Amino acid sequence: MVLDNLSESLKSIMRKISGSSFIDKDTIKEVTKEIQRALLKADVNVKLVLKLTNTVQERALNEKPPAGMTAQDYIIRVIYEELLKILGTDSNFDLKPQTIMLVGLYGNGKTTTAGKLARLFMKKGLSTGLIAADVHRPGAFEQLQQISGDVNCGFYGEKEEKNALKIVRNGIKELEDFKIKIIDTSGRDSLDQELIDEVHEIKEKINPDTVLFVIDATLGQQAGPQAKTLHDAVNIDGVIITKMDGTGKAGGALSAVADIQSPVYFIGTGEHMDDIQIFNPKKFLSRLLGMGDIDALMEVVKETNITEEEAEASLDKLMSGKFDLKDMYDVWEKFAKPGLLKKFFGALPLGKMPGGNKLDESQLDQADEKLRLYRVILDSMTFYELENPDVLNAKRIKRIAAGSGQGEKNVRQLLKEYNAMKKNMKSIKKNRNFKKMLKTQLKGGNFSLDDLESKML
Ligand SMILES: Nc1nc2c(ncn2[C@@H]2O[C@H](COP(=O)(O)OP(=O)(O)OP(=O)(O)O)[C@@H](O)[C@H]2O)c(=O)[nH]1
Repeated sequence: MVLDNLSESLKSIMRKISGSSFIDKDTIKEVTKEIQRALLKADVNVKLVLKLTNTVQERALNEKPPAGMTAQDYIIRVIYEELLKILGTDSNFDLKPQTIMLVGLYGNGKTTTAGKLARLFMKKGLSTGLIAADVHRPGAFEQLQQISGDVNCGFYGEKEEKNALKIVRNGIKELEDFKIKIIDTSGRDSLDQELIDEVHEIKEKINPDTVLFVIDATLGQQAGPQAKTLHDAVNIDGVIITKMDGTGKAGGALSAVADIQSPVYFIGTGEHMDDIQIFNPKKFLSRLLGMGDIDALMEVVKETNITEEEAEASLDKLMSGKFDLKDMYDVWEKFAKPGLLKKFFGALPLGKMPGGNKLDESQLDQADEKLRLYRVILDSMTFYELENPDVLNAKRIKRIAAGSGQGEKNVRQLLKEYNAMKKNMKSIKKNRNFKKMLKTQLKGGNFSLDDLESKML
């Protein structure tokens, strides 16, 4: 996991807060000290750390928790909100056909990242071709050619050619049928004028849709000024931070880059072609704090401050069965603890799953394995398919099965369970006591799933 140590420290701070019977000034002082230590150890800039912890302290001492929320939960929410601010703006990379140019320094991981991006885009149904425009480093051509073979994507290069611009022009033409073209440019040993001129020239003459700066997390806080220099010179569209797995300085790199207002779109988390993640600050932070899907939790927390009727309406929406594959996965992920999933399904007044097959013990016991498998399949679907499962025809199912490496049978099984779940959520709606229990749970402002579990015992 990326930022392991920081994650462990923050999780234990969260546990300490939720475990304390009351929150006084000393507790808050102690907690903010521990947050400072954890962030500084992850190489986050001192000024940023002090600003964050002073704000947490000031808010925790002066703000009142909203009705129905405990002081402990509120402090956790404040820490989450303030940490989110140093992770940058929430910006999703637009997964659409485009030409992407990767720029960066020697050895920061551009070539490897080109291959990782190709695999990621192809899993989303976007055919991808790589263009070898690194004309300086011996072996760069072969390395990219090898990588494109590994990920089975398109490739263009001219081994003997020394004019990068010419290769890029020919490559764009040669790969015109590919939805995404990725240009791997020459690395440099510093952000020197030569690199800036070359990038300027390719930008001007080729006009790629997106320029991404690939930077190594081991640079720590130094990643910020480097990204800023290049951003000022060639106006990069975003950043990819590589080697987040291999360093304790990832926190410094992440927060420093976030500070220059250039979005971090992806992070590299290992040497293999699958070791890349689309970077989303909220999800990244939720995982770091071990809080599951904080987004959905925050949504529910917000709803408890609404009137009875509005709370009723939001429950109805949840149970109306009007949800898509993304929503279904979020629900599954929340109940991913096998024990809880067993109790959750066991307690629901489901009886029979529509179509006559009841959820039996063994199925639930394999819940974890099933979730892992389903995540791989869902990751191979385009956003459009996730939001519109009805478009999934035989051709799309075949592509998803191939992209995820899972058989078509598993893809069809996932869809069958999705449809069964939609029907079930509708049947729950008619069941008053389940709805009452869930509503009390929400109103109580206490959203630890264990509570839900205890109610289901
Ligand atoms: N642990 C880890 N290693 C990585 C990651 N990304 C790249 N690497 C490794 O870093 C080294 C350099 O990667 P390259 O892709 O060759 O770097 P480059 O930026 O293309 O280098 P130049 O072409 O010289 O500019 C290789 O050994 C990669 O396997 C990552 O996310 N994690």
